[in-house]
Order: sequence, then C-alpha cells, then structure tokens
Amino acid sequence: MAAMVVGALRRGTATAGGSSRSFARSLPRPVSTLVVAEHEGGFVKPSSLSALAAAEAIGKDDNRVSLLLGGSGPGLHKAAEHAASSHPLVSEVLVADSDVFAHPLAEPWAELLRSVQHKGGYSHVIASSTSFGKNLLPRAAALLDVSPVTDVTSISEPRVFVRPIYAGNALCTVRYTGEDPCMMSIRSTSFSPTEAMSEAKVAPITQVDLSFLSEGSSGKSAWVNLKSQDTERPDLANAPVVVTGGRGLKSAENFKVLEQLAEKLGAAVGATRAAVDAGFVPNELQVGQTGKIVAPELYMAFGVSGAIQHLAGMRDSKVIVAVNKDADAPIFQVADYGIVADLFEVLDELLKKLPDKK
Ligand SMILES: Cc1cc2nc3c(=O)[nH]c(=O)nc-3n(C[C@H](O)[C@H](O)[C@H](O)COP(=O)(O)OP(=O)(O)OC[C@H]3O[C@@H](n4cnc5c(N)ncnc54)[C@H](O)[C@@H]3O)c2cc1C
Repeated sequence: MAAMVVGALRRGTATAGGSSRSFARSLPRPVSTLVVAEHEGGFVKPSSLSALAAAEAIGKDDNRVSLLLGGSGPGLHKAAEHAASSHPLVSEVLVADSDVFAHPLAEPWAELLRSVQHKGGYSHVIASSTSFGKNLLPRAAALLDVSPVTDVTSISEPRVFVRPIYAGNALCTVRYTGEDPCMMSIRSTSFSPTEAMSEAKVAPITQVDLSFLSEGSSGKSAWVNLKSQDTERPDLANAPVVVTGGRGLKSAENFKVLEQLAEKLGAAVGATRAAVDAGFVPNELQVGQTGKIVAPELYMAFGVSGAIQHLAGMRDSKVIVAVNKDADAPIFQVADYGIVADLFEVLDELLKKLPDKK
C-alpha cells in the first residue's frame, strides 16, 4: 500500500503539524519537485502558484523545483516567462511546445508526465485539484505505477500529508510509503500563492524532448470545444467574495437578483446542487463535494440549507453569512453571522443600501 493512514483528526481538535510530531520522522531524503502548471492568457494560473507554495512546504532549502508547462503559441511562451520568475524556488521551467498539449486532455499529458518523470527522477510531483489536475494525476500515476495522494490540504513532512475525508468532516493524516515519485494533488484554497519575486531571479526555460509522442498518444479522447461564460466577474474558485443561492431562490429569474448583489460586491456567484439540478444556473457554479471547493474571505449563502455535501465545498471560508427562513437550518451551524429571514427581503434591502461598485 503506497499511502498509509497514520491518524485522523476531528476538524478543529488539533493541528496536523502538532500531531505529526509523535509520528516517527522519516529519514531525510533528497527532494526534487515537479509542479504541473496550468496557464491562461500568458500567465500561470493562481491554482498552480498554490501548487508552488505546496512545493515550498515540502522543502525550502534543498528542494529542486521544476515547473512543467504545455501548449503552443505566444501564450505558452509568455506564461513560461511568467513561470520563470514566479518563485525563487523554481530552478527550471520545462516547456512542452506542441498543439497536442494546447488543450487539457489527460491522455497525452499523462504520457508527457511519465516521460518528464523518467528523465528528471523527481521525488514529488504536484498538481492542483482542478478538473484538469484531477483527471491527469491518476492516469499519470498509473503509468508510473504509484498511488497518488489526493486533495492535500497541509504538508507536515515531505511524505506526511493532511487531507479531508468523509466530505470534509474529518481530517486524515497519511504517510506516503511508496516508490518515487510521491504524486499529489493539492487543494489550492489551502496554500496561498506566494507573492511575485521582488528581485530578478529568472529560472532557465528548457524545451521538453517530445520524441515519445506517437499518433496514439491522445488515446480515445479528442478535443471538441470550450464553452465558457463571458463574464467580468471573478473566477468562482479564487474570488475573495462569493454569494451563493440555493433552492430557496426558487427560479432562474430570482438568481438575477443575486447577480445584482454580486455585481455590487465584486463577487462570484455560486449555487447549490439543488439549484443547479433545478436548472436555475449552469453546473459550473456548483459549490460542494461534487462542485467547486472555495474558501473566500466572505461567503454569503441565501436559501441554502447547509447539506453536508455543500458544506464540504465552502466550510473553510473565512467569514460565512447565511440567510434562511428556517432557524434550524444546518447552515447556521457553520455560519459566523446568521439571519433568520425571508431572503428576498434581505436581498432587496442589501441592494438598496449597498453602493454601486466603482
Ligand atoms: C453524492 C452527492 C453529492 C452532492 N454534491 C453536492 C454539491 O457538490 N453541492 C451541493 O450544494 N449539494 C450537493 N449534493 C446535494 C445536497 O445533499 C443537498 O441536496 C443540496 O445541497 C441542497 O441544496 P439547497 O440547500 O439549495 O436546497 P434545500 O436543502 O432544499 O434547502 C433550501 C433552503 O432554502 C430555505 N428557503 C426557502 N425559501 C426561502 C426564503 N424565501 N428565504 C430564506 N430561506 C428560504 C429553506 O429553509 C431551506 O433551508 C450532493 C448530494 C449527493 C448525494
């Protein structure tokens, strides 16, 4: 067994770092980390910068960190330059320049990861728990014959990690006991991206040898198209403020009122699965166990009961405000501020009193 459970903590009872002290410490081994970086518009995505922060948590002084980017065109090269100066720990940026990697297809990317790992012999491989990371990591791990550790929220030692289980109701400490590489996906909300480097330290950019690519590298999948919402609102996964609507909103029309509030607060809009299933909003707005995991500064929930699967995606938010007409709704158990009231009246009042966003 590659990942061994060494302890489980009830949330809020102890810190993972503290509890790990009683575990036998592993012997120091040389650490080198490969971070799979996603990019958009010529920049490394914030979720991948969080993966870099996780690499720093594995080892600061003796950790050789390489960033792997794939794709083609000017956007890739701009992102590679951004990557090269994104963190003082980055010692090398590896660029896989091919149309094959322009889209997040897990099959060719898994082949790429296997090839880069065979050449680099990394002790750790990190990806963020995005849709792409979650698709890629198990495939690449299977090709490398190792077992990945998923959804890591904290790193106690280079091979001892904390991850949530039971929809986030308990935290489990696991020790990775398998062969190199130790592959893991991290929850980006748990690792703050580091600030851009102040002084100019720029890592070298190296092209990856792609001779391993063959016609069959894409497997059975093919890229069709990307549909995304054309909105100026912040990305739900990284927004500092999120306003979420549940089934209590009652219709797609009423969600537009919530959107007005989001507009005023510069917030992203989220939804429960019940609201998504009812067709009020598209699936990409779903927050929760089977949706997006968010941890904004402020999370406002309107007409959300607080089912365990929803809490799994938002309970780490810094401040939670809940509006529900049922005083016994479970959402109030995690809320910092609770308003027992009709959500439409509260929304109406907030829209009247809040100034427009400048
Ligand atoms: C495997 C699995 C995975 C799941 N994954 C997710 C997930 O990722 N995300 C998720 O959200 N759910 C998920 N669910 C569904 C989850 O169990 C709940 O069914 C869902 O979260 C409930 O959504 P809701 O709170 O909007 O609806 P409800 O539970 O119906 O709650 C509606 C709330 O609105 C309140 N309300 C109604 N009218 C008003 C009003 N006028 N003013 C104020 N309050 C009002 C009610 O009092 C009630 O509390 C999952 C379920 C399963 C089984």
